[in-house]
Amino acid sequence: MAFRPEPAYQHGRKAGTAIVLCNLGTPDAPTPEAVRSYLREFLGDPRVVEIPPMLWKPILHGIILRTRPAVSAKKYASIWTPEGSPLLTWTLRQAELLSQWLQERGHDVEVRAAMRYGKPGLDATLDALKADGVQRILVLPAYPQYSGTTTASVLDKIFQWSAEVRSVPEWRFVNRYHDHPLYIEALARSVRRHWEANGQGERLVLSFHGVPERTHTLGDPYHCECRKTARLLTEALGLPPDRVLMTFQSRFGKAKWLEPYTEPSVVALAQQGVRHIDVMCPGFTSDCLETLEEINMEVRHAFTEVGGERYGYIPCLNDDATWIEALGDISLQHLAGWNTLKGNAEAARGEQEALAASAARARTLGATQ
Ligand SMILES: C=CC1=C(C)c2cc3[nH]c(cc4nc(cc5[nH]c(cc1n2)c(C)c5CCC(=O)O)C(CCC(=O)O)=C4C)c(C)c3C=C
Ligand SMILES: [Fe+2]
Ligand SMILES: [Fe+2]
Repeated sequence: MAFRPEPAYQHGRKAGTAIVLCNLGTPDAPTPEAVRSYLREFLGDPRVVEIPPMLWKPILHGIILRTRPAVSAKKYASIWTPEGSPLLTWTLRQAELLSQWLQERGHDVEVRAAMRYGKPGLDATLDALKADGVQRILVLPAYPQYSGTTTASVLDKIFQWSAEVRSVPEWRFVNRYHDHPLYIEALARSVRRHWEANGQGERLVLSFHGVPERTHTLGDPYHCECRKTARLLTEALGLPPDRVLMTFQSRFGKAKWLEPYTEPSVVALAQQGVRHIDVMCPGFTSDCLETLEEINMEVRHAFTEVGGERYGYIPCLNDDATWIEALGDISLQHLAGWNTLKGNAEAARGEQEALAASAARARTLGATQ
């Protein structure tokens, strides 16, 4: 095997540090062709669909890639903005804000947004960082809850890229932050903001992306991490547990996925006489097709069809200031020891102080965790 060509080792060159904020990915355009190419890469990943390739490939190429792109493209068209796909726009913005947050605190770290499927791809992003002399990379997936289907797939890609490189960067990985106090605080603040502006619903529905139930039985911690996020958020809001409903959305295919499913649960609430609900998707850190179309259009419609009157959609964290602070804090925790502070004399001490301050802040927010 040939290794990728790379710049020769340069004596004395400072080891640059970078963060790669990696999200799932999205098509280049809301057209059947672009969606087909995106779905081919996404659904061809054995982490995402765990059916043996001999069985899955004919179904994917013979049926799904012939029918689904046209249907999904229409849905994408309904949420597309002049800037493009919301998922990409928000992830790019988050990377920019995280970069500013770190710069303001004196940390010399490049921040790049990348996508696991589609563009800007991880391979191209890592090649560019390497060409810039970056030798230490923190990989920060945009998924608070770990799942083999998402988080591990980002890691696979990093390992595949590394396998073709001669001088492999030093890696650090954030596997999860489902219980990070600032992430929970950002969610709680955004719920309270919504209640202040629109009134409080009778129930708060927390809808997470689903995964096949089988993955839970086989050891994927995703379900448990969603439960913990939901519990901590319920506690942070001071809500009695019976006012909150945790559900799973976006089921794909015919297998049993994690239950309860979002849409039938919301329909059942309306049928029981609940007239006003608020719905939030805490597992999605950027608004995207699955939140803007499925939750804010399809599920809203299903609720109001059967007598529901008020359906409050609470947006994802997107560019929320507390969320950016959470990303900053998570980054600093994982960068510790890499000494990213500008100016060398005080760097190690400064880094320790920054960490101590962020730990103290986290403690005051999440004393019960
Ligand atoms: C077997 C299929 C799928 C699994 C498992 C799965 C897990 C999973 N996905 C997300 C986050 C997102 N998924 C998004 C879109 C999307 N997801 C699937 C299938 C599975 N997801 C498909 C086929 C699609 C594409 C749209 C469609 O055709 O229905 C998105 C939105 C992307 C966008 O462009 O806006 C996100 C985000 C998580 C977190 C997850 C497991 C925990
Ligand atoms: Fe998905
Ligand atoms: Fe569980």
